[in-house]
This record gives sequence, structure tokens and C-alpha cells, in this order.
Amino acid sequence: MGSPVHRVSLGDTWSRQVHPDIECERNIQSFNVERLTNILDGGAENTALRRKVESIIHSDPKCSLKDNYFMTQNECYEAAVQRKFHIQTIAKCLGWSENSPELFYAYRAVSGEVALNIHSLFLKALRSLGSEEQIAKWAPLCNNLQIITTYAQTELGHGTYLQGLETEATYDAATQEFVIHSPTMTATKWWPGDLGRSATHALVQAQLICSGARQGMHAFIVPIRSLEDHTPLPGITVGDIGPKMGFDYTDHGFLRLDHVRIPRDNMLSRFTQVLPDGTYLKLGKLQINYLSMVITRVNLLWGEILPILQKACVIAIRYSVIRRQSRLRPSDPEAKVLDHQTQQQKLFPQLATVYAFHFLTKNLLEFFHSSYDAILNRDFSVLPELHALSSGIKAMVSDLCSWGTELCRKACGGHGYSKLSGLPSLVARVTAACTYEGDNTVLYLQMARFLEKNYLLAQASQDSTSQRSLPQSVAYLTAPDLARCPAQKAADFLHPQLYTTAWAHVAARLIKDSVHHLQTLMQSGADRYEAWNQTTVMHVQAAKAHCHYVSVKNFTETLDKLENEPAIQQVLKRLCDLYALHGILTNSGDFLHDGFLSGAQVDAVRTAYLDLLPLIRKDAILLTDAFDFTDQSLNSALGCYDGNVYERLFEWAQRSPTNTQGNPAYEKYLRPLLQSSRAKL
Ligand SMILES: CCCCCCC/C=C/C(=O)SCCNC(=O)CCNC(=O)[C@H](O)C(C)(C)COP(=O)(O)OP(=O)(O)OC[C@H]1O[C@@H](n2cnc3c(N)ncnc32)[C@H](O)[C@@H]1OP(=O)(O)O
Ligand SMILES: Cc1cc2nc3c(=O)[nH]c(=O)nc-3n(C[C@H](O)[C@H](O)[C@H](O)COP(=O)(O)OP(=O)(O)OC[C@H]3O[C@@H](n4cnc5c(N)ncnc54)[C@H](O)[C@@H]3O)c2cc1C
Repeated sequence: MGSPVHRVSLGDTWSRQVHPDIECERNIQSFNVERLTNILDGGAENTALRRKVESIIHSDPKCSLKDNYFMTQNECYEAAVQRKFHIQTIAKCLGWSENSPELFYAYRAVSGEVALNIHSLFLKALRSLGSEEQIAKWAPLCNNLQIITTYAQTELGHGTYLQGLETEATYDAATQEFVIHSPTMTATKWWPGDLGRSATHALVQAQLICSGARQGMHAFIVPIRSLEDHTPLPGITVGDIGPKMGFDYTDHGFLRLDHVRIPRDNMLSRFTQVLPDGTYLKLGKLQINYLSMVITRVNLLWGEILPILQKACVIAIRYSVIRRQSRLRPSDPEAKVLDHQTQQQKLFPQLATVYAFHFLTKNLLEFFHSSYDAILNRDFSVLPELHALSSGIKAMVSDLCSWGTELCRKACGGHGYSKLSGLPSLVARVTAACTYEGDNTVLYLQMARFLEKNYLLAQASQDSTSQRSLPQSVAYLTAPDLARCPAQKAADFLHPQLYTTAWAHVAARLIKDSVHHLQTLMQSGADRYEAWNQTTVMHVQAAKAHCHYVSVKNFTETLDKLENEPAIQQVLKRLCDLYALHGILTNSGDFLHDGFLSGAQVDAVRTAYLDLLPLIRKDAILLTDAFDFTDQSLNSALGCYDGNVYERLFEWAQRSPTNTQGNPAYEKYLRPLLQSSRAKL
């Protein structure tokens, strides 16, 4: 049954011998780990390709992450540029193209710690908002790195409210140019990645002004640094925004534009155009110019956010079978910390969540790919659902991945606080995901608006004879609802149909309550804007419940498709059960509120939930092995495959420059202090 798990080890002394405390966890395999890896990769051929790419990348020392934890911000940046350069060189040699799986796997191998990540965001914005001619002109320059680009939207004064952006692009019909200008200090672009020290061109989002009228946010390609010597071009003030909580390897920057002139052709014009005489043409709503954000949200979930919680689970769970603290009985040896029920209660919901999110994000990507071509060809019918789902799911996944990664860090005790565990940098990175590409509260509210509309449509269609079909993700709003949960005992809560229905019930009720509250306020005289603001806490709660429902439903549907893989289906079903029940327990007030669940039923949920923990315990290491991260990519003294935690932590600490560079503070301060106190002894 068992199959050797692939790993690319660090090649250090201890990698040759696997620690017995982790080896025994792998001895009895209730499912085929390799097969699960294949399923996660989307097929055995993808697993093989990924491993091939990882071997190539890891055999190049210039792509190594080894000394990252001891670097300054500048050194991190330089090393990230070097890695980008080497991966690009390898890609060119081996014919890996933009968007190829090989390139995706190469970045996964180095944990995404390369410079020029926003270059690919620029390309996505270009391909979605640019005309075919613009794509033909700029994409090859980007792909060959003849230019380095950034996505400059956020300003010092505004990030969320795009209508409030101050940067102006005023069309001058006499010269057929746009004049790009930052009229105030707060109009300074602030945060764009790769802008501080690298980019030669920026995709600047600015308020279009033509023929005297303001037309809202549009995208313009603006050269900012000389291609000869990289100095800022006339009218450009550009630099780095300084130290941040994480992302040391990225040069986030600022940009001020002083009446910078660019040709008319540099406004991206797939959906909107300015004709030579200044006539403005637009297809659909203005918000079509926000399309690139939809694309980026979906892609970052898969490539950046999800792997962070996966890695945190691998590190924390592997460490928890090596770390021993306390005895469960006085006569026993000290227990692995993973055998404490409370440790399982911390880590297994995170493991279940990350599996749920893997399948959810995969499904969202598929929905995105099936809609994208239609949108580019100006069929916007599916855009509202895509925007709502990508906003809500981005918010939920980044929120819970951030929460879960920090929980994994804390679950590693003191060593989790060491950067050498790998966990602090994962926490810093995933925390940013709750803000970038849209603050999560703001994104939940976008989802809530979609829910409100569809709830009202559902009500209208129930009141009339003609049935209107709702988008698939909200179709449950028209389904018959149960007032009470029929479960009688703990085992009943292990039926996917039962807990999916419970989540549907709670989501539908919270949506109904938030909309009714909004309407009540409006009926009592508040205008819509005031009433909306007075109900946003309820709307966010409803949006969260809806997203949770979508994720539970998606996980159960994934299980249904695994009927030919009974062993894997069984182990994943336990995770699915745990995910759904953990959600019910942490939100039990919502289920008790209208009597859908009774107190006794919540007790039964807890029993079912706690009974799952020991079942998942025996497969825990295998479930983390299945993610198949190489030791190099984990870059964690606690999380390596072989479990030799203490040896590695000790050796890595020796590498700290603080141990070899002498101690100037001793000469300046400590020696005088010690000597003065010695005199008194
Ligand atoms: C390895 C990589 C490491 C990390 C890299 C990190 C890179 C990060 C990059 C960035 O952060 S780039 C900057 C990202 N910025 C944002 O995401 C800003 C968030 N703000 C917004 O998206 C919008 O301003 C807003 C919150 C949606 C509000 O916009 P606006 O006030 O103009 O619209 P509304 O009145 O709320 O809505 C009107 C209408 O439009 C619909 N809509 C809104 N957004 C979209 C969209 N993206 N696509 C399609 N439709 C959209 C919205 O649903 C409304 O529809 P109706 O209800 O009127 O039908
Ligand atoms: C690591 C990182 C990388 C980034 N990369 C880029 C990049 O490459 N390019 C780029 O252009 N930008 C980038 N950004 C900027 C990022 O997109 C914005 O910071 C983000 O969109 C949030 O906007 P804000 O900073 O204006 O937050 P604000 O909107 O000021 O949020 C502050 C608070 O106000 C609340 N709030 C705001 N509006 C509302 C509302 N309507 N309703 C309820 N509450 C509200 C928020 O919930 C939050 O609690 C990056 C940011 C980070 C941290």
C-alpha cells in the first residue's frame, strides 16, 4: 500500500537518518500518500513534472533560500533578484514559457521568494484590459524582461475607494497624449511591488479626464526609469517605502508624477477608448476596469495564500510528533505533543481547512477559466457572480489562512517564535494577504451586496408565478428550508448532506436578517446609504456564513467524485466532517439563535467532532506529507521530512552572523559596565 514519498532533502548530516518518532508515523499507511499527492497536483503527470522542476531548481545553489533568515532587507532583495534572474535563465534554456506549469512549479520550489512578482500582475492586467495590438506590443517586452513592470494603483490617501484615486490622466487632443499627474501629496502611488528599485514601467491607474469630463479609473502604461541607466525619467519621483512587517525581498515603492506625457496608445483600451478627438467610448460598466483585480485575487489564492497554510501545517504537525512534553500517565514516557487532545484541537482544524480551501480554490479557478474568455469577448453576464465569489473567497481564505498560520506558529511553543522555524515569515506574508488585493472587510461587503440582490430576486420569484433561476452559488436561497435540524445523535452529524443543509440554513437566515434589517431602517426613514452603513456588521456576518456554506458544499462534492478512491475518500471525509463541524462549533450561536440546533444537538456536534480527532491523528503526518513540499522550499528547522529538529536548529543557529562577527557593544558598553561593577566586588 505504502509508496516512497518524494522529497528533496537539504543534504545535511541528519537527512540520511529519519527520526524514529516520525518514521513510525509513516509505517502504517491507511491510504496511498502518493496517490493523494497526485490528486492534489491534478494528476500523476503533474506530480512528475513538478518534481522534475524542483530537482532542477534545487540543484542550482543560486536559487537557494538557505541564508535568508540572516539577511538584511537589502540583501534579501538582492538575493530575490538573483533567484529571479537564474530562474529566468533556466526557463529560457529549457523553453518554459509565461504561464507554463514549469514556471509555476519553479516559483513554488523557491517559495515564491523572488523579485519582480508584480511583473506578472502587470501582464495579467495587460492581457485583460489591453487591446490585441497593445498585448502584441507590450507582452513580448515583458516576457523577455526587456522592461520591468509594476501595478501602481494604491495611493497614500486611497487604496480601497478607487473612485477617490487622485492621480489624473488628462487627454490633450492637440498632441494626442495623456498628461499623467499627481496633483497632491496624497496622490502619490504607495505600495506597488517592484516599484521601489526595479521597475522601468508602471501600469498607473488614474482618473481619466477627457473633453473636460471625469470618466473614472483607467489604466495607463507609463515609462518611469531610463532603459539606458535606470535613472528616473523627467517628471518622475520614485523610491522605496521603507521597512515593513515582512516581504523584505520585495521593493514596495512610491511614485509621484509631475505632468508626465505619454502617447494616446498607452491607455489600455480593450473595453474603453479615447478617440484622437477626445471622444470617450466605453463598453459595459466602468467597473470592468477592475477586472485585473478579479484575476489577481483568484490567482494569488492558489499560488501564494494557500501554500502558506499548507506549509505551516506541515511544519507544526511534523514538529509535534518530535516534540515531547509531559506524561499522559505517570508511568508513560513523555508524550509527543500531538497526542495531547488540545494540540490536535489546534492543528487538525487547520489541516482540514487547508484541504477544504485547496478544493475550493481549485473550483474557483475552474469557474474563472470557464468565464474569462466570455468576459474578454464582452459577455459580462457571469461577472457579478465571479466578482462576488472571488471577493468573498479571497477574504475568507486569507482570513482563515492567516489565523491558522499564526495558530500553527504558537502551537510550536518557543521554537515557533524563532525565524528558523520558518513560521514567523509565513505569518508575516499571509497577514498581508488580508489587506492586499482588497481589504477583507471591504471584499466581504462586495459579496454581501451580491447576496442582498439575489435574496431580493429569490423573494420576488417566490411571490410571482414565474421562477427565475439564480446564479448557481446562491441557488439555495430558493430551496425549501428546514426549521429544525433532524439529527438525533452524534453520528448523524457525520452526514455531509446534514451539515451542508445546516450551513445553508444559517447562511440563508443571516442573509435574510441582514436584508430585512436594512429594509426596516429604510422604512423608518433612513436613506439607503445610512441604512447600509448601520447594517454592515450583519452583512459581513452573512457573507462569511455564505462563503462557509460554499466551501462545505464544495468539499462534500469533491468527496463524491472520489468514489473510485475509497481509502482516500475515507480519510478526506474525516477532514471534511471536521471542517464543517468545527465551523458549527465556533459559530454555534448562529445555529442556536433560531432554534435550528438545540443545546443538546450542539453537544452532539462536539462529541462527533472530538471523536474525529484521534482518527485524524493516525493519518496526520501522511496528510501533511501528501503536500509534497521539499525541505528546501519549507526552509524550516522544525519541519524537515526527517524530523531531526534539534540538531538542525542548533546547527542553523551557529550560522548566525551574530556568533562570528564579534560584539562591538561589549567594547563600547558591556566592558565598561562589567569593569565598573567588578571594582565594587
Ligand atoms: C507572490 C505575490 C505576492 C503578493 C502580491 C500582492 C500584490 C498586491 C497587489 C494589490 O494590492 S493591487 C491593489 C488592489 N486594490 C484593491 O483591490 C482595491 C479594492 N477596492 C475595490 O475593488 C473597489 O474600489 C470596490 C471596493 C469594489 C469599490 O469600488 P466602487 O466604489 O467603484 O464600486 P461599488 O460602488 O462598490 O460597486 C459598483 C458595482 O461594481 C461592481 N464591482 C465592483 N468591483 C468589481 C469588480 N472587480 N469586477 C466586477 N464588478 C465589480 C459591484 O459589484 C457593483 O455592482 P452593482 O451592485 O452595481 O451591480
Ligand atoms: C504587501 C502589500 C503589497 C501591496 N501591493 C500593491 C501593489 O502591488 N499595487 C498596489 O496598487 N497596491 C498594493 N498594495 C496596497 C493594497 O492593495 C491596499 O493597501 C489595500 O487595497 C487596502 O487599501 P487601504 O490600504 O487603502 O486600506 P483602507 O481602505 O484605508 O483600510 C483601513 C480600514 O478601513 C476599513 N474600510 C475602508 N473602506 C471601507 C468601507 N467601504 N467599508 C467598511 N470598511 C472600510 C477597512 O476595512 C480597514 O479596516 C499592497 C499592500 C500590501 C500590504
